[in-house]
Formats: sequence, C-alpha cells, structure tokens
Amino acid sequence: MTALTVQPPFRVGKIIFDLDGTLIDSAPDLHAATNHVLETIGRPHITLGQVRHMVGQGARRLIEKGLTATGGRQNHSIDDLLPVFLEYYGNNLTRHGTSLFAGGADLLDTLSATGFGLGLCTNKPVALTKPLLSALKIDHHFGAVLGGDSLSVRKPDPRHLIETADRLSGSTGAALMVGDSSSDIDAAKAAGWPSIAVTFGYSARPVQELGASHQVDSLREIAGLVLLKTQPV
Ligand SMILES: O=C(O)COP(=O)(O)O
Ligand SMILES: [Mg+2]
Repeated sequence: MTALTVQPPFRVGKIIFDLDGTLIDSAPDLHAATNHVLETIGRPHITLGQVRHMVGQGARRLIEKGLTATGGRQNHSIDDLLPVFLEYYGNNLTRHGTSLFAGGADLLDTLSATGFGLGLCTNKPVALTKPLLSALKIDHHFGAVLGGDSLSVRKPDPRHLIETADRLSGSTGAALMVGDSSSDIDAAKAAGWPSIAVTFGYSARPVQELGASHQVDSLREIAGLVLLKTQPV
C-alpha cells in the first residue's frame, strides 16, 4: 500500500467528487440498463452484486464486463450496444431506486455553505450526468460538472480532475478528490492531490489497496476531515 502522504484535516479550497459509488448509489438503474442490453442479444441477466463491481470506467466498460460475465464478447460490437444501453438508461435514470448515499445531501449543503468550490468528475456521459444531478436535487452545488466524454481524456488521467478544478471559477486553493475506485484515486495521485476513498462504493479491488490519503465508511465523516472555512486556520 502507498504510504499516506497527506493527513486530515485537509486544507483545501476545492473538493472534486466522483459520482457513481461515491455520492450516489446508481447500481440499481445501471443493473437494469445492463440487463436490458443483455436481453436484446439473448444473454442471461447478471446480478446487482456483479454490477456493483463493474461500475466506474464508463458505460462501454460496463457493457463489456456484462458480456464477459455472460459468455464472452464473441462477435458483439460495443459500438452497436452502447446506444441501446444509453437510450434505456437515459429514460430510466432513477426508476429502480438510484439515490444519494446516506449523509450526501447534508454533506453537500455543509460544504457549499462553508465556501468550498465543489466539482463533479465522473466517467458517466455528461448528457446523462446533468439530468441525474437535477433529478436528485444536487445540481446547484457544483460549479463544474465533467463527464467521461467532456474531454479527450478521462479518469484515471489526472487532466480530467485538474480541468474540473480549473473550471471552478471563484474558488481558490488546493483540491481534494473524493472517490470510490482506482480510477479516482490513481487520477488524484497523478495530479499530486490528496484523496478520500469511500468504502461503500463499487471498487473492484479492496479499497484499502487503492492508496488513498484517507478512507471513510460514511459520507457523514467527510465534513470533519476538511478544514471548514468557518474554522480558524
Ligand atoms: O462508470 C461510470 O459510468 C461512471 O462511474 P463514476 O461516476 O464512478 O466515474
Ligand atoms: Mg465511482
């Protein structure tokens, strides 16, 4: 495991959040959309438990992993299946119960109210991300929202995080990444940022192996780990 280089309380001005598996439990709806794709090609369904460890590298990778789990890629083209997935998922973003993880709404309220610049950096397509943030009533917290297709690079490339932070106009100071998967923590490490890994997300690997600066079992812990702007420095 990578040595911890930065310890809380983190003295930062900007906090960049991952979405799936970090702020929101979107697995139920990603599960339904994946099974819809599998059904169209006569494959069996996969379980919610399987999907929970397949999310974090974008829709293409999720479809690919769904195929691998049900008999292999064979001659199926991800390019052909992606629009099937995106159409179903886009029409059913919260239908099967996608919701904020416990403490998420309070955390974002607290961080916004105390003056942090908040950014959202996800590998989900941005055209699906924005309506999902609105449906969950958390869109107003984010000064910048970048999806997996917003740039020519995406997590774990650190430029995805750095660009999200740079677009937070009016916020200064160092940035912190909060995520659930290796793509988040690897991007933060490559950017030279501290990071917090949540243990309740969708990581395919044990979270303690990701090498985050700190890890939390609940979003409720996070406000206590950053130096709130109202506290004396
Ligand atoms: O895999 C996805 O679609 C998005 O995942 P992320 O929000 O964890 O980056
Ligand atoms: Mg994630």
